Amino acid sequence: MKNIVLIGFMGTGKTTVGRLLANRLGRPFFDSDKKIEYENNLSIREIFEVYGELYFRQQEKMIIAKLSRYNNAVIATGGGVVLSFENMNNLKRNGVIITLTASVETILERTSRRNTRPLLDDFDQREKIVNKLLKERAELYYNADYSINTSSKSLQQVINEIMFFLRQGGYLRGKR
Ligand SMILES: Nc1ncnc2c1ncn2[C@@H]1O[C@H](COP(=O)(O)OP(=O)(O)O)[C@@H](O)[C@H]1O
Ligand SMILES: O=C(O)C1=C[C@@H](OP(=O)(O)O)[C@@H](O)[C@H](O)C1
Ligand SMILES: [Mg+2]
Repeated sequence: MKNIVLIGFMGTGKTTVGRLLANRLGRPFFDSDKKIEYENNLSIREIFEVYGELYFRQQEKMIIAKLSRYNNAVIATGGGVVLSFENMNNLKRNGVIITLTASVETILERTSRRNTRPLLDDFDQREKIVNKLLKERAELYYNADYSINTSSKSLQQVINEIMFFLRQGGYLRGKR
């Protein structure tokens, strides 16, 4: 069975939704950021600080290539995964790609809960940075089989919508 892959901007809910969806489906769950942290024995923040973003992107590429060889898994990616064609080609080969989106307001609210995202460190400039990155990436997030706007939707609603899409598309082979 194909992997279910969540892509989308920071704060759209990939990590949280991915874990819940995997539980619901009884499938293994992988978060590429968590894998990178585990393999480097450093947090994402530390990796950015010590080695820089380029190194992080290289690590991300390696992990995505590995995860793409799995079957039947739910995979949550980091928001920048779309910046590499190689990543997207790997993920698409054996995965159904679902984009989560959210309004700028929602993104700012959700990403301010925990300060784990080095790209959004400059508190006074956060809105500007989010808008700039969204502009650069918006088109790349269209590269998916399905897309859900998660603003003002509960986690349960998002999961239900994904389940509906997966059933309709025959991605679950009749399983709940
Ligand atoms: N639909 C939602 N409704 C309310 N809160 C949400 C929703 N989706 C995600 N969140 C919350 O937003 C924050 C960021 O979610 P996260 O899963 O880390 O996003 P991502 O992995 O896409 O950056 C978390 O605190 C999470 O609980
Ligand atoms: O958008 C990005 O470039 C990033 C998103 C983060 O993941 P989330 O989208 O899960 O926050 C994480 O991979 C890193 O901080 C870079
Ligand atoms: Mg995440």
